[in-house]
Parts: sequence; C-alpha cells; structure tokens
Amino acid sequence: MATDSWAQAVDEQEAAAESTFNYLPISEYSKLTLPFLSFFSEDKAAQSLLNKLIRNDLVNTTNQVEVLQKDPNSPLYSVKSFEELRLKPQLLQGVYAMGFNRPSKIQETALPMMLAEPPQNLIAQSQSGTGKTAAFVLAMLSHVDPNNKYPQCLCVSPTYELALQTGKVIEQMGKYYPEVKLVYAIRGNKLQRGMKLQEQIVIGTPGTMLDWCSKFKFIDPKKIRVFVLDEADVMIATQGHQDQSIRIQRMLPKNCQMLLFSATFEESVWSFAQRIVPDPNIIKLKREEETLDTIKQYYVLCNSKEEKFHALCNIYGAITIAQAMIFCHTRKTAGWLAGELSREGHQVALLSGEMQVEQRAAVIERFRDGKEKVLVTTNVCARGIDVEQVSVVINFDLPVDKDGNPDNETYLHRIGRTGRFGKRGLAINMVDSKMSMNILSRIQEHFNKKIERLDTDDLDEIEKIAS
Ligand SMILES: Nc1ncnc2c1ncn2[C@@H]1O[C@H](COP(=O)(O)OP(=O)(O)OP(=O)(O)O)[C@@H](O)[C@H]1O
Repeated sequence: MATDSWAQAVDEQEAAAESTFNYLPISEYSKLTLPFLSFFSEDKAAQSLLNKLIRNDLVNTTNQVEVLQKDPNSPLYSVKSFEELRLKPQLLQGVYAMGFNRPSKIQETALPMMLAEPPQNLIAQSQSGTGKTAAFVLAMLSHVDPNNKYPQCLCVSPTYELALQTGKVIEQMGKYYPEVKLVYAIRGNKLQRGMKLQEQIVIGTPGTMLDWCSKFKFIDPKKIRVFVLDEADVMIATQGHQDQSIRIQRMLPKNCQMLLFSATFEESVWSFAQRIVPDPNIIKLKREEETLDTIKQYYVLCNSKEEKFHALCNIYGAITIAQAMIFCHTRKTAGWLAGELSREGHQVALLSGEMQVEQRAAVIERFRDGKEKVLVTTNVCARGIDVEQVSVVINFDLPVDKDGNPDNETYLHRIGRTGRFGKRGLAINMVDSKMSMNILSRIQEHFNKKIERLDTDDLDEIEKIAS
C-alpha cells in the first residue's frame, strides 16, 4: 500500500470517528455494541478489552499460587477437577460446553473458597487471561436461587464493554441453567421508574449500578448475596469509580460475599481492595518475570528517520526475519513507516491509535496468525499486548516517558521474554540524536546489559547477529 493510501485510511477513520461522536447523544453511545474507544485508547480499560477480544486461550503460568488465608489454620483447599467442586449439573454441562476440561490455577484455588459455606470473602490477583472471570461467574451462578425473582448477585465492571464481555461468559456458562436471568446495569438501559428487577444477576458499571440500588431502587441491595468487583486495577484508574463502588458495598448486608479481582496489585489497588472486602482470603498468582537474558541487543546510529528506514531495509536484506514488531513514538511516524515498508513489498500491519478496539484486535489477530510479517505500532497501542512468537523487535524510536526520560519498564516489556518463552530474541534500537544516545546509555546502565553497536552498511556484520 502506498503512503497516500495509508494516510487516506487514517483520515477516513478519524473522520468517521468524529462524525459518530458528533451525532450520537450519550445515551445512544452506550447502546452501541462496540463503540469507539479511541478517546480512551491509552486507557487500561481499552487494553483489557483488547486482550479479551484477541485471546482465545488461557495464559499458562508456571508460577505458584500464593494463598494468604484469613484463618491460617484453615486447610488450603484446592481442586483438580470441576467435578470435585460439586457444581450443579447444569453448570458442569456449561463449563464443558465451553471447552474447559479442568480448572486453571486461579480457579482451582479460588473456587473452593468462593463456594464454601459459610461464604468466604476473597481478593484475587492474577494476570489477565488466567481464568478469573470464569471463576467468579461460576461462583455467582452457583449461589443464586432461580426461584427467587429478584437480584441476588451484583457484578461491577469498569466499562460498558467489559461488562458486556463478562455478561457473555455468564450467558455461555449458564446456557443449561436458563432459569437464571441476567440484566445489564449500564447507561442507556432505561427502566421504568418504580419497577423492581426480577433477574437474579445484575452486571454493570458502578455509576448506573449505584443509581439502580439507591436513586431508582430497581434493586434491593439488602437481598444481595454475592458482590463482585472485577478489574479493580482498571476500576480505580477511573475518577469516581472507587467511591461509587464503596457506596454500593455499604448498602449490602453483612453476610454478603465480597469478591474482588485484579490483574495487577499495586499499592493503590491493595488499599482499595482492603476497604471494600472485609476479612478477605487473598490469592496471588505471580506473573513470570521478563528478562533480557536471552535477548541480543544492538543499536544502529542514524541521522534521520529516512536513514533509520534505510538501515531497516539493510537489516531485512541481510537476515531472514519471520515476524517483527516495530515501535514508533508517534502515530505519524508509524503511519509513514508502514507506508514505506509496504512500498518495499513487505506485508505490513499497522496498529494505530485512532482505530476502534475491535479493529485493533483484528489487526493483532491477523499478525498472530502470520498473515502479516511486520507489525508497526506506537507504544500506546501495543502496551500490554503479548505477541509471543515475535523474535525481532525494532525500536524505531526508543521508549521514553512523558518527561522524555527512558521508559525502562516499557523497554523490558517490548523486548523481554519470560522464562517460559525462553527463545532467543533480537532487539535493534535506532538512535538518531545525542538525546536518544543518552537514553540508550541510560537503558543500558539500568539493565546492566551491554547493547552492541551494529553497522547496518556492513551486510556481513548483520548476518552474524542472526546466527
Ligand atoms: N478452566 C479453563 N479451561 C480452559 N479455558 C479456560 C478456563 N478458564 C478460562 N478459560 C478461557 O481462558 C481465557 C481467559 O479466561 P478469563 O477471561 O476468565 O481470564 P481473566 O483472568 O478473567 O482475564 P482478564 O483479567 O482479562 O479479565 C478465556 O478465553 C476463557 O474462556
């Protein structure tokens, strides 16, 4: 594709996004199946949704589960099969119909606690994709009494889209348990004043959920038996969500089971979790550490973006690269580079900030399937996305934070490998100024790992790095 058509595609997307926003009232916006998320493309919520959309498997972690029980004398339960949980037959059927053969790590530890009598509170942290959603969905479905026609479980999610994704899991898992009904407490879902909900499970965003419990009284909070707070780390990143969640929690009865899930566990999440979940059991599943040990790192000296592109072409000319990811600082550079590479005959995928989340998921999926060999992206777009099979990572621009300092964490995440995918990798950094050389040196110092210079005009030298 030529540069012009890339530029045109971007213009068209931006125009479409603008016109959608201009003409949609807020209430309509939330009714869209997958609304534009571009204005919070940097957001954790978009990232989390993207991960969910492109994932169709469990992330396999080898690390151990860490269980900190509130009562250290109580036995540490763990099950190895869904049968051992003595689930209702309809639910077991649902689980198997989804293709789950046995519980994931977090499920085998969390489910016995969540299904215990009397109900136990739980704070659980494990990386995205490890089966948390399926775990609490099973807990909710197990605890409701379908004969009671009123809400018994509340589940709050940070955004409409994430609520919808969880709702889908409830629907799939509860497929053989049709007596249990689900309703979405989301902006735009307008109910008649004075009505009382009959559905047993309510899933939604904190603001609407709070309104439905207090202002409109569609829900009687005193009858709630299970309260789930999903994606707590994403939740607290949004202004107001913390307070709204706490206000909902305060309306619930003392014996209501409180469950909180998070993919990460920084201090802010932890203190929020403790405010919202009294007397918790705590489960943590540590993410495997990324390391630079198996990565060969190089830098190339250039004077301009054109020179960087030239160096890139030389690298491509000298070594066979199955799949590469190229990171640029701005959308503009990413678009330009993708155009130039396409012109050279490469099959290029471009991940750009103005794309809808669904479009971005499609791009990553195609790349993952090997339909394109090069993925050009900005860091914002690719943050938190794991494309494991990539063996070459090119920092067309070095990662910096908003103050222009080296972003070591991003550097590690872009090129690092976990022990499990301990395949050798190659990272090439493009340096085009004194400033970027300084950033490179600081990255090198930070990781205490030498980054060698590579002369891209010397084809023999390039060939050597691949061997
Ligand atoms: N026991 C299981 N066996 C096989 N697949 C599973 C199992 N549990 C969950 N999955 C699948 O693994 C994927 C990830 O699960 P899930 O969405 O529950 O993870 P998560 O930890 O909630 O992720 P996130 O933090 O993004 O919400 C889903 O596609 C889900 O269908």
